[in-house]
Amino acid sequence: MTDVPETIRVGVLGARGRMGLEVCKAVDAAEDLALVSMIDQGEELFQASDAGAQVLVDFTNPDVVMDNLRWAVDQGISVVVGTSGFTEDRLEQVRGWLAAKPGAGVLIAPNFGIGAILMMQFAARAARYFDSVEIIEQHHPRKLDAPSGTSMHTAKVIAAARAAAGCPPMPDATKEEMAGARGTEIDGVRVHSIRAAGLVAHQEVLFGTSGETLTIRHDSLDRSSFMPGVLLAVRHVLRRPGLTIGLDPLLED
Ligand SMILES: NC(=O)C1=CN([C@@H]2O[C@H](COP(=O)(O)OP(=O)(O)OC[C@H]3O[C@@H](n4cnc5c(N)ncnc54)[C@H](OP(=O)(O)O)[C@@H]3O)[C@@H](O)[C@H]2O)C=CC1
Ligand SMILES: O=C(O)C1=N[C@H](C(=O)O)C[C@H](O)C1
Repeated sequence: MTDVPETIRVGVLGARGRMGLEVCKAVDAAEDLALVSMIDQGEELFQASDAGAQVLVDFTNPDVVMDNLRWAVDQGISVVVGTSGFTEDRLEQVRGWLAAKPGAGVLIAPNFGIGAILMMQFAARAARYFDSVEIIEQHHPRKLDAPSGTSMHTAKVIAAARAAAGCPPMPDATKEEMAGARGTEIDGVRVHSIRAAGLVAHQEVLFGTSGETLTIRHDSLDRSSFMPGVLLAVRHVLRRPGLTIGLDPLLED
């Protein structure tokens, strides 16, 4: 484990993006963090190691994040990753890289919003008590991927909770007359993706059983909602070698 310095030197990848700009502002404003490197498309990653970054924060896009991560782990630099697109295959690759660099830590969180984390925990808790559950995620139209990383993670934790409780398959007699009408399916849970101007990041988990429904909804109305979680991760990642998924273990510390 790396000793945690009094001031953590932080680099931001995707620094001119919507999230990157917000992260730079938040890091800059934190007394115990120093913003030493800001890298965006077309700029060289080695600037971050030259600047002595101890933690990198990646908010880029699913096409480039794996190269960034590989480079950082090779350098022994810890990384906090918010970028979406992490399948089980990708996580396995990251575990492989980390095995060769035991000091480095990588924390990948599908969502840094505290409310979003609670929404996923509440959904996992409710899962076993309802016959049906579907997820509706809603985002701004400049989002590059669908379904969202948050909805994929939510579907997985719900599916795991249902499997652990021995829930039967969900009732659904519908024949899909047009492809996509019933959304996509992740571990047996339907996910519907909406993209509309004016939205930021929102998700509903809709449960149904005989005579009642339960809707668990989270709204990020502004990207500042993600910053307390990002800063928490930056402060913890040097103490957590290996791969950490989500902020849940940090909130329990
Ligand atoms: N985990 C969480 O809580 C959250 C996760 N996200 C995720 O974070 C990611 C970024 O979202 P958002 O900020 O809205 O996206 P943006 O497109 O606004 O920002 C991404 C930035 O990364 C830049 N970029 C592209 N390639 C590279 C590269 N190789 N090295 C460095 N920078 C690069 C882009 O440049 P260019 O535009 O020129 O390509 C852009 O400036 C998405 O995957 C999103 O889903 C978003 C919000 C919260
Ligand atoms: O692109 C976004 O904006 C967001 N992406 C993440 C995701 O894919 O879940 C997190 C949050 O929903 C905002």
